[in-house]
Amino acid sequence: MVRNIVILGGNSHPILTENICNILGLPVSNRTLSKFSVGETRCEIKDSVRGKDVFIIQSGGGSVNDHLMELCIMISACKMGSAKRVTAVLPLFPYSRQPDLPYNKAGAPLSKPPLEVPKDKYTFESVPATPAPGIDKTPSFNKDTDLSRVMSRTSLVNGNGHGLVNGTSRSNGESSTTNDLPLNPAPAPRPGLTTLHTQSFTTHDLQNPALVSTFQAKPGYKRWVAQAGTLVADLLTCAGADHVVALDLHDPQYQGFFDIPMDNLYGRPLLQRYIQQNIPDFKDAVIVSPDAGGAKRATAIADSLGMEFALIHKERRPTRITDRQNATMMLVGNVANRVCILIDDLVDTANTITRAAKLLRKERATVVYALITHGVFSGDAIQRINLSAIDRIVVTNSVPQDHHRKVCSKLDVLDVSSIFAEAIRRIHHGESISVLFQYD
Ligand SMILES: O=P(O)(O)OC[C@H]1O[C@H](OP(=O)(O)OP(=O)(O)O)[C@H](O)[C@@H]1O
Repeated sequence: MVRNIVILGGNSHPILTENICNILGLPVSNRTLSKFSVGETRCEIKDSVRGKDVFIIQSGGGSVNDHLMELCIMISACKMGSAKRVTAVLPLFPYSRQPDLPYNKAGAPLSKPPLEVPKDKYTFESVPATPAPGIDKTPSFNKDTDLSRVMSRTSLVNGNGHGLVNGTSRSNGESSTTNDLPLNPAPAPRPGLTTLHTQSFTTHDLQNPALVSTFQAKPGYKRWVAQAGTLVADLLTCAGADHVVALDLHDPQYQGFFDIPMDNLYGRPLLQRYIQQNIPDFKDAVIVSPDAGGAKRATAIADSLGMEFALIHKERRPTRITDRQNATMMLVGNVANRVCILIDDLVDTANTITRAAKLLRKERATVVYALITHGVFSGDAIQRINLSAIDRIVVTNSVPQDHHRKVCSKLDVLDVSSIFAEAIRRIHHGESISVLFQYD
């Protein structure tokens, strides 16, 4: 029996809120969320929250900024209404994954609507392009003329805002020598902004055309990208959240950004079950992580199911293209004549998994599955997946999937409502939620 509890939902994912409430045997509490004509969010909590344990379900994705503001205002409204405790439940946590590379001045391409591209003209390139610095190739490098140009464009600072002119901050950890003098003085740190690269350049480095061309920015690229993770954590806390629950954070260390309890639930049991129940002879398949960042997540599944593992090293910066590389990806492991199961936390533009699938097929994989926790599918992602080498893609409904399901015949959706319902029930009763982290 769940008592003294109020479940509210924002506008991001009403179906999930309803499903969670159905499992808990509770009604979705009444609220009004609308907008004033100026565009500001208007929130009215219509049920009493006085002395209650309040859970507010709001996911990322879609109109993510509006949803975040809605969530903050709802939390604040409940606190002002004397709620005993407010827990923010964010199935997809917004702003927890921010690229550390520059975006085009026009802003992130992810918010743009899908472009209609005739099938025969389709390429695997992201449309609009996936942001990455220095895509332009430098045909030849003239030390005298190009050096100053490069130096003026590569004004980099480290995470503390100090200049990266110190040899000790080189990526290989070597100190600079007299003939390897550091260049360009450190620009002053800008408040609220963090750095893009933690690599220093010396005269020696700049004589290497390959290295220099890597860091030549396209005109119109900005060199500074704010990382909003801490700000979002602080916003939720300042709004009055007492507890935060999320699913498969892109980076589990993000929990440390909070000074209130933060539970990071796992989608892994759902993905594992899908493999066991839907992939014939799954023990002979290979689990593949499409980038090094997700290797831990993927190896955990491979180990638990007693399967083999392969890794794709994804390099968003241009690298040399060899036979074993798919432009910016390199496979470590053998997948020839095997079924491959790509595991990742997030599919956004779908560049990563479609490129990974293409590489796996090139390496003679027979079937390619992609199992991903959060199916954001920004821009033309669905179109890209439809035309890709992926045979089956499986995501959870941490963000709404109804539309995606209609336009992507390769898509299967796993329901996460029972995970959240159980977490809410346990948090409310003060029970341990560690059982939710057990898989086998
Ligand atoms: O669908 P896409 O637009 O390609 O984005 C999805 C990829 O982005 C994230 O990793 P990221 O590139 O941020 O690298 P990281 O794991 O090293 O942080 C995520 O883990 C996916 O691999």
